[in-house]
Amino acid sequence: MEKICGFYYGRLPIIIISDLDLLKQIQIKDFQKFTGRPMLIPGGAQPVNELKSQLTLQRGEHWKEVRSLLTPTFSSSKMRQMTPIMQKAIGILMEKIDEKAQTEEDFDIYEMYQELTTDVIGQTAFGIQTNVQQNPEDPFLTNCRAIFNIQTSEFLIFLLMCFPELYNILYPIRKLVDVIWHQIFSTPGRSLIEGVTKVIEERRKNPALRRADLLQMMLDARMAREDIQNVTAKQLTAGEDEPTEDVSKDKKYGKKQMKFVTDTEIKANSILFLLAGYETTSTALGFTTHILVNRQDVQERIREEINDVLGQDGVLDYNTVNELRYLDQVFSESLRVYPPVITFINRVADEDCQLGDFKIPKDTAIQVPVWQLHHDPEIWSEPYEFKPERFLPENKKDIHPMAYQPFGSGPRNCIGMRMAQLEAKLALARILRSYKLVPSEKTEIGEIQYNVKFLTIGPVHGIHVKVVPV
Ligand code: HEM
Repeated sequence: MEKICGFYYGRLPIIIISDLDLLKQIQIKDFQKFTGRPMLIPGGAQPVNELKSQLTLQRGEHWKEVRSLLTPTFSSSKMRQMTPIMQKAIGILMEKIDEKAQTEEDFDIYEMYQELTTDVIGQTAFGIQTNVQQNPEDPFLTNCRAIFNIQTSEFLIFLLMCFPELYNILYPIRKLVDVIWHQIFSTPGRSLIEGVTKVIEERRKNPALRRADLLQMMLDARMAREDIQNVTAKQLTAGEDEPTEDVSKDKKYGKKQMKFVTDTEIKANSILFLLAGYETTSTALGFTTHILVNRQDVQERIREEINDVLGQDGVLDYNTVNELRYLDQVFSESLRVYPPVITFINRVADEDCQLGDFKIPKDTAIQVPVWQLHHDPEIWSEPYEFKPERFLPENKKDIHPMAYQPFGSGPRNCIGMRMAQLEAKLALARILRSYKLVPSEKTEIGEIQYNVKFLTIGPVHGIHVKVVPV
């Protein structure tokens, strides 16, 4: 199989690379030469000023600065502090599942997962007491829908892709069209930004309103400018095994010049966490549930493990969920078979560079073909078979780190990885401790039909199950 090929997206050259050594060079060893992500929609999807400060749109030193400030927000200790918010939201999910158990009816658990992850992001990143799970009219949900349904002039985007030299003329026109459009029809993100602005002001005025959530951690984040320069690639990388040093702890900074996350950056990144964290986590939960409903033996083993670790009365919390090794293997394997994010692992060359035998010109986009890597028979035996034992410690050590990338790789990997893993495993463990997930007439047996969205994949028909108390 060819390990490198390319195509033009409009006028943007994109190279797809599946050679693991070259990927290691791009994503890890020489990551400073590939700090940006390609702008697939010229000028960005949302040319509204506040949203331009999102982490994903930054490159070079500025990206490093913001990423250095934000990475500790997702450290293990911060996730431990945030667990009660997740637990409460999962409690509501459990109440809804209880109702379905009583009526013995089939239901789409994927929809429930989407509401759960929306509540978790609303409460952690925006600091708003959302209740999307119980109230379909919750204003947070209405505003989220608006932001997911952003309309842009497709014709202008098409022209911009084909004639980048006309950017200076076409981009202001596109912005004007967007502004007028949004003035007349809707203001996506506006209400969300206003909501988070209010919470920020209230928390600054009244310290008693502080909470252990992503918003507070962004408000508290600070680092000396000179310390940011010394942040290593490892510290920037969100990882399971290497806890990032908590650089925002109460430290004595003396007269050092300090960097903070600005209010504009906080608001933009709250929106980004919503876009990046809601659909991805619910899709991962959905695909894992599809596998579980098809594999009663796997469910049974997880249940046995939960009972071994917790006994009759043990509490499922941050510590105990991390002791569930088999559940972790199942979730990891599910992300291999169905990686939810398939088109977002990408970089841009910041300068001309040499990749093996290839000269890569500055501004060339690189795409990591995660679906192909995860299903390459040269890397995985029987790649379409679900085998959690691939992630047993004695087997995991032999997996090439670049061959498994559900959360990307290197210093620009998924910053929310720990949060997603914790939320998903807590939800799955709580469900399986109380219920058997069994197929209904609508459950897809074996293969599941999925469709490809802009950045993610998702189940076409939802995930239909019935639940039976254990
Ligand atoms: C199962 C759930 C999730 C999956 C599969 C996932 C996957 C990914 C992937 C593949 C990337 C690109 C990494 C790369 O280019 O190397 C990414 C980036 C990112 N993710 Fe996630 N993600 C998930 C959940 C979350 C959550 C919960 C959040 C935040 C609350 C989040 C925030 C981000 C951000 C901000 C980036 C961009 C990082 C940067 O550009 O520096 N993700 N994610």
